[in-house]
Amino acid sequence: MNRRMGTRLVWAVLAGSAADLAGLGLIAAAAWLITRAAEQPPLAALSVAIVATRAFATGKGVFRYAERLTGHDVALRAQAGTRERLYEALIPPQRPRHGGADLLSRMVDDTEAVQDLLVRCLLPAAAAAMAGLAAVVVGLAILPVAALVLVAGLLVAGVALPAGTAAAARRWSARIAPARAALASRVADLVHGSADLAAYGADGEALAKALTADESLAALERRQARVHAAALAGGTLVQGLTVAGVVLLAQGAGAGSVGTAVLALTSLVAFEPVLPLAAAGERMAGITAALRRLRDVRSAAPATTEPAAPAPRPEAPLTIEIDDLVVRHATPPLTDGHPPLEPGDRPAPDGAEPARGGAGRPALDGVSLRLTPGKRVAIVGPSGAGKSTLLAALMRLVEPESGRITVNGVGLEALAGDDVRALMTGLTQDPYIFRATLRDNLRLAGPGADDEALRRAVRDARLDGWVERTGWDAELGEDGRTVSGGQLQRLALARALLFDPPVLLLDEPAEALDEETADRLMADLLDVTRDRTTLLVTHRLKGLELVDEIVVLEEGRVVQRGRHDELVSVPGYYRDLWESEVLTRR
Ligand SMILES: Nc1ncnc2c1ncn2[C@@H]1O[C@H](COP(=O)(O)OP(=O)(O)OP(=O)(O)O)[C@@H](O)[C@H]1O
Repeated sequence: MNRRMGTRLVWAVLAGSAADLAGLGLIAAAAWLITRAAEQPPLAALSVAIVATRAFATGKGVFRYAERLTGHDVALRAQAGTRERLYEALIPPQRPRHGGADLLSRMVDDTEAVQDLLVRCLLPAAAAAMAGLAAVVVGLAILPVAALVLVAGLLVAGVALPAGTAAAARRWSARIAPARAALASRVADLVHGSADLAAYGADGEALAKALTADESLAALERRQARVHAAALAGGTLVQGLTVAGVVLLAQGAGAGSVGTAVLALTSLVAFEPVLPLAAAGERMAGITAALRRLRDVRSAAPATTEPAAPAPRPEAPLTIEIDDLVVRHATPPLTDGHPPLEPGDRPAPDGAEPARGGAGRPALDGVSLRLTPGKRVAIVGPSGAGKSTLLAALMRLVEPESGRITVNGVGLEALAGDDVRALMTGLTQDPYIFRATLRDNLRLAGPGADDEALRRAVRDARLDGWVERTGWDAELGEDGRTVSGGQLQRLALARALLFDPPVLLLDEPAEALDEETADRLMADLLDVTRDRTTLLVTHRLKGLELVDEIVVLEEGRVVQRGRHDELVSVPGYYRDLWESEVLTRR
């Protein structure tokens, strides 16, 4: 927290305390006024109390307003700062420890905990302490022994009770947070996977699982509510006992009707800001768990280390040298922070990393490759061979264990990650279409691109016909659900072409398309990438006679390399794949 935030916080505490003190003063002055007035003194003897009552009444409202204003201002700023730091922590490519709904719940719910920490816990606690102290001072002035009883009552209600509720709630909160995350995941599955669930008739089961998750969350929350109600009742009981004790002591010590009334009402009011602390203690348990989860996201180690003083970005034309590259993934891929899908399953305990195996064989094991300006290289190989890992290493999303990648002789590790991705990027395996207009979806890759550049990109991606029909300002649904698979890939290709990196990386552009669409896309793609430095990962071999080199990867190693004609003339993975492709086309 910076100094300005600290100052704002102090103002909020002062305003809150002043409001509570004004409330206390109001009751003390009013009690004195009423009891003294009953003795029918001359009016002049009451005038100070009358003015004080009015001043305290007005002051209370004004200070409360100021407290709400400054308190919420500081809390919202703190929350915004936390979100900002969380975004910043997510920007460098990370090992995927959290994703999807789980991350969303951390972004939204957990950052709200920061707001609650200030508004519901710290500020009320500080103001309650000030008001309690003032009430004790009043008590000491009238009857010290009554003040001692008040201190004891306030400590029980303001310290012991909140500590108890915090401990009780911590137990529930450790179960409620994962239950909430589990429900969020189930709901996200229902919403995003509705088409697949309906297609396989699994919607009923998925709905039942979501309802079970909902019920277990509701059950936990009901139990927490019972703790809450018991804590509130306990606080009120302590308040009543303390006031009764103070009155008895005052009467026993002969404090007089005015003194007794002032003592009784001051004690009663001193509890007003203290009683909500039991609920605050309870909330505190949830807040500490949320803050721990946020710290967990922020402390996730980035997958690569940025150089302290990055080398200048090399200028195109670029020659890329990959030399004996070994990449081992540190953590096996995590899907979505989902709990297991079996019935009766349990989400992982709060913050715990599900165990999913250890670092096994390297994903890339001694790969070498030279990409000169204008050269097109295709990477083929079975699933899991390391093709996407190679692209990830080129984009500096993973750190090599050994070996090196250089760009015009400069090691990738010496360059800023953003610079590397400005030089080498393109079509990812799973391109994302945003819920925005077609134009804005393209402009992501070129915010300053003029209409001519946009038109050129869609023309090169052979998407101009569709764009003309749809219109530049057509809203595309989230994740491109309003476009076909082929259109989605072409849109992503147009985006990559608009960005126009010196080295174009294309990860399985024709994946998941029907044969005809895939063939057309590959043909267009090979046409548009002519004379562009391109690395193309593909499972389809048709058209690869046009590329300069084909590298066959298997289990992270280069097992074959050469041109199409050379590779089909020798036995091996490539020829087998080619023959099966030719057979299926017949
Ligand atoms: N983030 C990750 N964490 C841990 N292991 C990973 C990660 N990404 C990939 N792997 C593993 O590394 C190996 C190579 O994966 P990669 O995705 O590079 O293969 P691929 O050839 O692109 O496969 P596909 O054709 O199915 O996309 C696989 O064994 C895979 O399980």
